[in-house]
Amino acid sequence: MKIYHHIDEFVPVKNAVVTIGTFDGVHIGHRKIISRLKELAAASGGETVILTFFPHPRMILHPEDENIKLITTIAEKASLMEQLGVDHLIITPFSRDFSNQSAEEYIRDVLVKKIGTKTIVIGYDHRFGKDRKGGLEDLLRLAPEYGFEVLEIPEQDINDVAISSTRIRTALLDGEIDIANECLGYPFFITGKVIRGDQLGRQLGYPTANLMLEEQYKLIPSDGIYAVRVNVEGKDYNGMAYIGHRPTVNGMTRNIEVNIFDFNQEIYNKQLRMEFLHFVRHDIHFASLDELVVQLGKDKEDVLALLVLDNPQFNT
Ligand SMILES: Cc1cc2nc3c(=O)[nH]c(=O)nc-3n(C[C@H](O)[C@H](O)[C@H](O)COP(=O)(O)O)c2cc1C
Ligand SMILES: Nc1ncnc2c1ncn2[C@@H]1O[C@H](COP(=O)(O)OP(=O)(O)O)[C@@H](O)[C@H]1O
Repeated sequence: MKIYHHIDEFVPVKNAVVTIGTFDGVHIGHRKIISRLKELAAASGGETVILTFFPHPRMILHPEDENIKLITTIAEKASLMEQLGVDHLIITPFSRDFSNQSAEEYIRDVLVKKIGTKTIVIGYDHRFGKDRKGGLEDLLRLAPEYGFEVLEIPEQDINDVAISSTRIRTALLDGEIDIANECLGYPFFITGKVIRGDQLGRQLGYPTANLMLEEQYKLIPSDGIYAVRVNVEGKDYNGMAYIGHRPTVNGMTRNIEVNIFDFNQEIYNKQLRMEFLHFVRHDIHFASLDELVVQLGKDKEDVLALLVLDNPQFNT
């Protein structure tokens, strides 16, 4: 997959089959649209193109705005689309100039001239151009003149897409990982760098790699303990993760930590990818570290039991 960080970098391709959208999470609804795109491209000997906007204007105007939380970072989105076999991903900033184009200019200059659109797959409610005045009706009106075809994504499918994104965000914030994963079609994951903590974990017998996320707009699931799968330097491990303020030790920051099973390596500054499989329990304020350690032993048993349920062949 080729990635372009501005629409101007794109060189028109043969029979471009195009769709436009945010695609946050690249969930099952998005996957359906992407497979449709691929079928159309295959049938016409064309290439699939996704146009997405990043950063969102709200992110530029209010970088401190804590409310913008996305299921996937732009890098994660690109990697998921690549796995799905998308040919071209254009990530263009949602600038003032861009949003000030009239609907007709947008169709002519962006879709036709810059992308070379032959087929556009678009939701019934998609708006574009200055004051969001453009829509499906403009695409249909100008299609014969510019020689492209318009395929409308049915209302039901668009609603499914919107419902899924909201549902996934809510589920993650409620610790309902199973629901989020079902809507995503793959396990929710985060990526980050291992940073130093208080070095207390190893003394408790449970070293925990502390993660620093790359992007502050990434949605972090609710506080609690999770069964996870961790990828370090290309290898997968099981583990138990913790998200919270560590009330037992009066922690000040919201930590994301993971104790990796059957693992004993120093991995400070390494990149780690963590998939969330199940929610295990809520955060607890223990009266002593001894009680926390007893609970950590139980957590490990609970996580291993969940992994056996997922995969009866799993050998603890
Ligand atoms: C599976 C798991 C469950 C945890 N549960 C709790 C908890 O319920 N309450 C709490 O205060 N801290 C909890 N912690 C966090 C520990 O307090 C933390 O790992 C310990 O303070 C070590 O921190 P360090 O990595 O900064 O050295 C948990 C950690 C793990 C890995
Ligand atoms: N099984 C393991 N799980 C997680 N981290 C481990 C493990 N074994 C060794 N480590 C290393 O130990 C560090 C965690 O130990 P810990 O005492 O909790 O220190 P810190 O407070 O700096 O995270 C990790 O960052 C990693 O480099």
